[in-house]
Amino acid sequence: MIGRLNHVAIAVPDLEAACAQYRGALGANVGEPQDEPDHGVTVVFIELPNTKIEFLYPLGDNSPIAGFLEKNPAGGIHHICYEVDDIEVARDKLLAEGARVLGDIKIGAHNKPVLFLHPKDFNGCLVELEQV
Ligand SMILES: C[C@@H](C(=O)O)C(=O)SCCNC(=O)CCNC(=O)[C@H](O)C(C)(C)COP(=O)(O)OP(=O)(O)OC[C@H]1O[C@@H](n2cnc3c(N)ncnc32)[C@H](O)[C@@H]1OP(=O)(O)O
Ligand SMILES: [Co+2]
Repeated sequence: MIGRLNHVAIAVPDLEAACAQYRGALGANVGEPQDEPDHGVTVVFIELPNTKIEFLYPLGDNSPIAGFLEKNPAGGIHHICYEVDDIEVARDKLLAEGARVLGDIKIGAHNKPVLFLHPKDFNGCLVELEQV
């Protein structure tokens, strides 16, 4: 059911510093910050030849990454995002398998439908699915 790796997300405590480091020391193609109020985060995408890195920084009072950054003040890998062809088919299959789908299907940072799966159901790794 899952296809390509769309992105790996890293929660960062200092977005400007993280962008400067990836642009400078790593010589990466770093995009512009993009506020995602529906998701409670500001994101920056870094284009790599074979995938993307997504920096996450909290936005607003109820950011879903606030707790993660409290526990990991230096930042850390927050989720991985796999591509799927049909997100409703994927959601129904996962619910039937007993996985916890977190909230509803929403429109993600690429203007495509996304959903999240509880990290405790997936080997301690928060999983995002994106319909492409
Ligand atoms: C824009 C969009 C896009 O790409 O298009 C995005 O990516 S938006 C990206 C941001 N949006 C999301 O993450 C939406 C889905 N996330 C959520 O609903 C939440 O963040 C949860 C995953 C439910 C975690 O919420 P919260 O931190 O409040 O819960 P909690 O502190 O009770 O955590 C429950 C347990 O899960 C662990 N836990 C929390 N976040 C985790 C993570 N990212 N990876 C692995 N484990 C994690 C905690 O350490 C804790 O374990 P222990 O009990 O063992 O201590
Ligand atoms: Co993401």
